[in-house]
This record gives sequence, C-alpha cells and structure tokens, in this order.
Amino acid sequence: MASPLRKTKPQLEGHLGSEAQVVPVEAVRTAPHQAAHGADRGTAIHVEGVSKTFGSKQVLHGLNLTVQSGEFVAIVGRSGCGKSTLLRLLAGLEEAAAGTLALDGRPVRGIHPLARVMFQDARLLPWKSVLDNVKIGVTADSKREAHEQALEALKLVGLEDRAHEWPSVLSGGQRQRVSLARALVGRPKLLLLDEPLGALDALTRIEMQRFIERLWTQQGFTALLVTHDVSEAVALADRVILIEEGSVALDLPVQLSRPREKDSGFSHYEKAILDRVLQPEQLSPQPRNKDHYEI
Ligand SMILES: Nc1ncnc2c1ncn2[C@@H]1O[C@H](COP(=O)(O)OP(=O)(O)OP(=O)(O)O)[C@@H](O)[C@H]1O
Repeated sequence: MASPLRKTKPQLEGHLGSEAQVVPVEAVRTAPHQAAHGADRGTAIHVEGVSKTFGSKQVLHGLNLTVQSGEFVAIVGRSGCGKSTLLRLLAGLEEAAAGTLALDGRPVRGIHPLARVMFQDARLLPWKSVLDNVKIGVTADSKREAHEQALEALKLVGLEDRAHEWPSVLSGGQRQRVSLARALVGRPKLLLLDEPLGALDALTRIEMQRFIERLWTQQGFTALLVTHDVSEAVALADRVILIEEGSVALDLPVQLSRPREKDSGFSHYEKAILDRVLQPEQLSPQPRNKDHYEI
C-alpha cells in the first residue's frame, strides 16, 4: 500500500473520512488577529541558505525558512538535528557560518530587539520578586512605565496577584508563566519558544499549550516553537517544519480549525509526521506545492 505520506491533498481528505476537520488553508491559517490586520502582514522570519558548524560537526546545512507575520510555526526533528541552534541563530545568540537570517526585514546581527526567547527552564532570578523578574524584559525608560508594563504582562498570564512573591514559592507551571510574561512584556512581535513546556507535567503542559494559543490569538505575535512533542506541534502550529540532515525535510500546513480537538484528523497529522521522522530513507524531500499535500 502506498505510504499516506505520499498522498495528495484530495487523497488525504478522502483518507481522513467525513468527520475530519479539513478546511481550506486560507480559513485555518487566518487567526482572528490576522483577520483583523489583513491576511498578509509581511515576512516575520526569513532564513536563507543558513549553515552552522561546531568544530568539524556540520549542524545546519543550507537551511531555508520563511515565516509570515502572525504565523505559528513549530519545528520538530530528532534530538541533535539543530532545532535549538536555529532558534539561537535567530535570537542572535549564535553566528551562522553561511547564509542570511532576517527578522521583520532586518538582518540578525547580535541580540535582536524584536525577538524574545522563552526556554525550557524559566530562568528566574531567585533573589528578585516575580514582578522584578518580569521587569528584566522591559525596555521602557521610566520606572513607572516599566512597572506598568511588567504588571500588564503578569495580568496577561493571570499572575498579577503573585507579583510580590518569590519565584521559589511558585509551581513549575507558574514559573513558566512568569517566564512567558517576561517574554511578552512590551508586546514583542516575535516569540522564539525553545521547548518551553518540556519540563512540565502532562496536564499543566496541555493547559499551557491552550494558554499560549490564546495569547497568540489575542496578541498577534509571530511564534516559532521548538518541540520534541509532535502532538504539541499539531495542537499549536499553522505549519510544522521537520529538520533533517541540517535542512527542512518537511513543511506541513496543519489544516485543522482551532482550538484543536484530538480527533481522527489530529491523529492523522501526528502519524504522518512520526512516519516521516521514522522512515526518512523511504522518501525524498518534497517541494512545496499548493496543489499537493507534502507529506
Ligand atoms: N555550543 C555548542 N558547541 C558544540 N556543539 C554544539 C553546541 N551547540 C549545539 N551543539 C551540537 O549541535 C548539534 C545540534 O544541537 P541542538 O541543540 O541545536 O539540537 P536540537 O535539535 O535542539 O536537540 P535536542 O532536541 O536534543 O534539544 C548537537 O550535536 C549539539 O551537540
């Protein structure tokens, strides 16, 4: 039997059955904030021909990626394939050996003012209050403005009543929400999320996924999420990118309405991605083509 990964879009829809939530790409990829601002708000991330080596090890090899403003894109791939390296290059924390990276049309050279990063560990300073930890993310000049921005961000994550407590008395999920508030302070245009929910228990993780999706819908930022969890990628992303051998091996639009239900349509995407990861030798990378489902 032919692999489902090779199916064209019409074939795939047939494969999913009538209850599958397959709807036109335009409808799915237009989140409420995108509709409000117009469907095409320009390019948020442009990566072209990027290579990165560590010593003799080549991690990224001529990688290309474009993300539109307001899109939610997930990066998946085997451990060590270079997901975090790509994120660190975009954040200006590493330098590429070749190629170009640009955020909002501006080349990445060092820490980029438009991008905020959230890591797997909350990285809160234990000697600072919750509010002061969030203030670290503030770029405002005046103390009053900094205070207001930090409080606003804490409100967004539902922790304004914990503002004057120490990070040590918070749960893991709450600490990650503080970290999210610090990333969101001042309403950044781009969030780079490096496995931010990886250390949370399963239930908190699902709550946080929904929470991040809600914030993304309300705030309209562009999100690039690195995750090991294929289910998380399908739950959150407009597109799932698979990195293999240093470049993009799969660029899969997720055509499911939001919020996503874990039904047969959802499972199909999970399986398709996993099959692709587990059997790469059977397939060659497919060019992006709107008429065909590229899995
Ligand atoms: N600063 C560094 N010095 C040397 N090697 C590095 C450095 N950073 C990353 N690497 C190597 O580059 C490769 C890719 O690392 P990276 O962290 O990007 O992978 P990843 O896909 O995010 O992995 P994981 O899913 O396990 O987090 C790995 O082999 C890693 O050991």
